[in-house]
Amino acid sequence: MNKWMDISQKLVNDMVVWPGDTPFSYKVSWSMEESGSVNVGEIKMSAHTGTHIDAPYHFDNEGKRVIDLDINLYIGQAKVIHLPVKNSIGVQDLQAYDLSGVKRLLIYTGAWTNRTVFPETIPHIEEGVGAYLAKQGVQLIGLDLPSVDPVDSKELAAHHELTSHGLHILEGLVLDHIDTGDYELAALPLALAEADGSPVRAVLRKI
Ligand SMILES: N[C@@H](CC(=O)c1ccccc1NC=O)C(=O)O
Ligand SMILES: [Zn+2]
Ligand SMILES: [Zn+2]
Repeated sequence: MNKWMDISQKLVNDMVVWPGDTPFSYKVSWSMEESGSVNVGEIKMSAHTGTHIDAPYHFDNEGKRVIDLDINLYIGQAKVIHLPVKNSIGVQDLQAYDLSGVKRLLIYTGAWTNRTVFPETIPHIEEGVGAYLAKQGVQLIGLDLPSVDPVDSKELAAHHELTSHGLHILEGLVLDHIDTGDYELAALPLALAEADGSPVRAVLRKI
């Protein structure tokens, strides 16, 4: 049996987050000495820290919250493809791959190598990709980037287009050590009732 491999960013104090967003912090808020029995930790973070999923409510006030998302999409067979050194990812790039029967697609871009700084530019998902992937049966798209849109985008066109075609978004993966191929994925969001996103522990196992 192949081993599970971690494809998650480590959550550590002062890690890189979206510019202006809540910094990640973990601290022991009630120590062993204070409580007499246990250390109790407190975590403060944005829902879009590190490796995480987006709920449609992130970019649509009427959109689904994390708890409304189908957990079945975040566990199961996934294909990893490599699309390095691109300014953007379009239908043409994806046409090079046989995606028939692929429900979960993870894309390695390698564009965010130095994770100690937030990237100035990233490859974004082009218009038309949502429709194309949905036609192939893809329901989850994951990338090694902090967003599927350009970092300065306010319209979030790719987020909207992917969602309108039933695609679920997984961001901030670490895929540097992952070859192209077919895997089992598990990247479950927390059972957050109201949230617009959720951190996940994303793992892959070669089939
Ligand atoms: N769309 C990005 C996050 C994002 O856009 C963002 C996250 C935190 C604070 C501000 C953000 N965007 C502001 O324009 C994401 O899905 O993670
Ligand atoms: Zn996000
Ligand atoms: Zn996003």
